[in-house]
Amino acid sequence: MSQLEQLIANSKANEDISRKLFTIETEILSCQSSQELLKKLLDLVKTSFQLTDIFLLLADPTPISYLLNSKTQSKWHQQNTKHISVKKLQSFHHNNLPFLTNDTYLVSGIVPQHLRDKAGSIALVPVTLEGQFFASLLFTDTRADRFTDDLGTFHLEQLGVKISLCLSNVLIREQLEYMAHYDRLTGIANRRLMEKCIEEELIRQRRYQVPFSVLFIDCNKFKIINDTYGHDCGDKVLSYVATQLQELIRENDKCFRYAGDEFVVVLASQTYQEAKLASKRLCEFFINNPMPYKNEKLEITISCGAAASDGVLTMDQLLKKADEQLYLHKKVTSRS
Ligand SMILES: Nc1nc2c(ncn2[C@@H]2O[C@H](COP(=O)(O)OP(=O)(O)OP(=O)(O)O)[C@@H](O)[C@H]2O)c(=O)[nH]1
Repeated sequence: MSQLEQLIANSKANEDISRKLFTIETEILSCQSSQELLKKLLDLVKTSFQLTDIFLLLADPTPISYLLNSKTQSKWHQQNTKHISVKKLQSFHHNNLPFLTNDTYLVSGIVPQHLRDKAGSIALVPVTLEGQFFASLLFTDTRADRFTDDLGTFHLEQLGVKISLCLSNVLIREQLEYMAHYDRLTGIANRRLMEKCIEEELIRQRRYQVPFSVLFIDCNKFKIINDTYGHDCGDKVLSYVATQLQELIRENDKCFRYAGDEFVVVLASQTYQEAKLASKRLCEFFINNPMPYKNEKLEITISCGAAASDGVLTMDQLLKKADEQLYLHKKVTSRS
């Protein structure tokens, strides 16, 4: 091939890659969620560039780990992503550049075995979010001469930048959504989502006569914990209570942070008697399981009031009823 023919061939190959990148960018720009974007991205890149495998190595922790944590439980995430310490992953990207090698032993600490077994060469493309390292997109090919360390990385860098921009867009939206509906300290849903949930339960009950109940929960003498051990410890207690409540309730039930040290649990399909039993179970759990704190075990107790919806009470009336029960419970427990 003459030099000119070689130049023309190179230019055609570049144009072909640019076109593919443009198509990928256009497709992922329309995605409404980060989950949808990542799924689509991996599928498109794999087929467009005929890769043997594609995988996402997520740096951990990152400033947006809290946003992804609930999603990374999904089956898709388990099959297509892996969390790697941010330091370890970033060490492959000097100056934030892609890393290419056909010595797959070099990546044995981060690339899953089943991918390494088939790979002759691999490429790692860094993805950043607002300047912060977030993940590495992993490409593999059975051929050892596909991704070699002497290859130019311009197109891979471009791909990384395009992904970063598209991902930033959806993540900003998801961050706003998260802030509007979730409590940053405990990670559980806030009062706004609680109202939405109770409204939905009320509609279901009125239409299909399905019962439901609510529990109003308050930490006992929480102010003393703050005053004795400090606000940071108080925050830990609130996170502990929220996490335990979530673990203790059934899959269909939902837990919300109502305000300060108050929580509400919505018990789907449960009658008053069942709600009372649930309330007893929750209170007993905290009595029997003090929170480990430094070298101590902090005694944490909760008071709980239950109320069942009869389809007639409004949400405010239902919550008020549960709050009154809580008040009665608190009076009894503070005496004993
Ligand atoms: N650490 C921490 N404290 C909070 C937070 N939100 C509210 N509080 C504190 O929670 C305390 C609640 O006090 P109270 O309503 O008197 O509750 P209590 O001390 O548990 O009293 P009883 O309910 O009567 O047992 C207040 O001191 C608030 O400042 C928070 O996010 N973190």
